[in-house]
Amino acid sequence: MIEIPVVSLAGPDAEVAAAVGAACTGAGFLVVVDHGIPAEVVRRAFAEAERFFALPRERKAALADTGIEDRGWFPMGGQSLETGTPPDLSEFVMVGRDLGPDHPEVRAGTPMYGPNPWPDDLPGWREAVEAYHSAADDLCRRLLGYLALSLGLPADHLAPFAGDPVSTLKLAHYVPRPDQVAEGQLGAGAHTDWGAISVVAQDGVGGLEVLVDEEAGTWIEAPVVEGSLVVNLGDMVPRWTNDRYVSRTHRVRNPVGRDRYSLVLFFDLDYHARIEVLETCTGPDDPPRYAPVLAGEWLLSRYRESIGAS
Ligand SMILES: O=C(O)CCC(=O)C(=O)O
Ligand SMILES: [Fe+2]
Repeated sequence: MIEIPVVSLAGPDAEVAAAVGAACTGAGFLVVVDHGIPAEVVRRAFAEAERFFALPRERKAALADTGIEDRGWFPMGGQSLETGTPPDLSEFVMVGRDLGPDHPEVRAGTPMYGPNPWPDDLPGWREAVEAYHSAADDLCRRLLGYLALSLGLPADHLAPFAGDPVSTLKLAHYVPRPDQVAEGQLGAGAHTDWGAISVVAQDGVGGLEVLVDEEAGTWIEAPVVEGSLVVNLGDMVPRWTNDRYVSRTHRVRNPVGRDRYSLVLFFDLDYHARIEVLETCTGPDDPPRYAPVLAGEWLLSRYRESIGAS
């Protein structure tokens, strides 16, 4: 039976990398502790997320329609992470790297690069959100190093894929489960993540479930561990590793009688990063199973599908 291990990031690199690699071949999910993000940084980001979601709808709407795809406030009903199911029972804000008009990708009109809308009436909001985003980004860079080491590559081997990445922080609010829900309607419908690494800070409520056996339909809940972060792999990683490491389907159940909040960092590599099998993950007996893709094109097509725009 596949389990989601708790991994401390405090040990020597080789040991941590081995533990991370083992989790990546099994659950594709791990719970990390000793991750180095100060508890106060996490606490403040949660507090600011709650403060935003408590605003009246018309004030939240100031962050909608940003002109950049996968950015800003998405009211409940805007997305189905499982294609073809009723809309997810959650609202969220997608915060990207805040890039001005002179940034080369912004100038080139590359999708998903550009400035964020910031609420102008919540002092401290931007600072708290950016502090968490930046800390979680750093953690993802460290995790990329562990992934590389665990695959027999130099620690910095994957860094060039994330020189100027699409990295989006999702502040999510799941409402209490309504009495009446449609068949298959969840807080986040069953999906895989679209990028490389996702880091999830969940509150104490639980409800994040992982499909560990597709044939048997077995879901297990990601353990709720005080001060931990859940890490999971997105679709780029099986492509790099020829399925040695897995991007598992997961979902979020709405809690009964209370709200749930989470902070999800999608570390999605450079738009133009070409993703193909790494040299240590293929050989004469194990030819590449995937055609190369551009990370950003994959991401955008999955995003558009989720909002019914493709
Ligand atoms: O809120 C969570 O715990 C995870 C949400 C998720 O899987 C996603 O947004 O991709
Ligand atoms: Fe996800």
